[in-house]
Amino acid sequence: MLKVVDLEKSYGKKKILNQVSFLLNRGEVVGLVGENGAGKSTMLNILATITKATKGTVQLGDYIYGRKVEDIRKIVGYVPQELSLWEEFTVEQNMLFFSKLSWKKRTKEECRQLCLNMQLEQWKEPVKSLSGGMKRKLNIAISLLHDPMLILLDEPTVGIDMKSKNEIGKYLVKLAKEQGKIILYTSHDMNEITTFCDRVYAIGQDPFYTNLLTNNGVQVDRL
Ligand SMILES: Nc1ncnc2c1ncn2[C@@H]1O[C@H](COP(=O)(O)OP(=O)(O)OP(=O)(O)O)[C@@H](O)[C@H]1O
Repeated sequence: MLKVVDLEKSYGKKKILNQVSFLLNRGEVVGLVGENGAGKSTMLNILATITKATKGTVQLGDYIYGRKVEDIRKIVGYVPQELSLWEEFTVEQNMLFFSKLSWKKRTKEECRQLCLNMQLEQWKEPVKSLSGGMKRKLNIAISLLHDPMLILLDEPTVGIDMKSKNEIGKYLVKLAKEQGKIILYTSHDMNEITTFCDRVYAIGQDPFYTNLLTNNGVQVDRL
């Protein structure tokens, strides 16, 4: 369970998040939507322990944010908007490099299996030769190396074709349903959000997203 209570974040005098509270349960895929600059990445960065909240509390399982950050990082996976890959290295070399940085030890076969689970089969190919969709899949596979409980993805499907989008979306649902992961992800593609998310949080004052998704039968709560 991820419990966020009365979270606030300001940059200088500018308040980005104001008294945000919500609860995510294991096995859920939840969307986070809102216009550019609404605070989606800020929210994910706080949950990923990259940015500190100005006020409020966050609890993930038995861990309270703000105390031992290393304990939280062991159970949180974060996929940033930008690809963080070694372009000159092969898929295999990227997976093995990042697995060495992880606290959880993985065999080469397990690393490969994580890629295959994502329908990423180009194990021996350099990243620079992969399509955008394959790179996105590798970025996600790397975030799963330490088997996190909470997976945060910042626009994981931006700029990729519908087939890869569909494969990634289906895989996220499978991870949540079969392994009890908590998945929170942002996207500007409302079709994708409607297809893969159990429910959605809309951030910001503008009711545009709330109205659009509610009209499509999606459960939306405003933050
Ligand atoms: N380090 C920072 N210092 C000052 N302001 C910041 C900082 N990071 C973000 N902001 C501001 O906070 C607001 C929210 O930004 P954020 O990136 O969280 O929005 P977003 O909803 O993710 O937008 P997008 O859809 O464009 O990715 C923006 O006005 C942004 O300029």
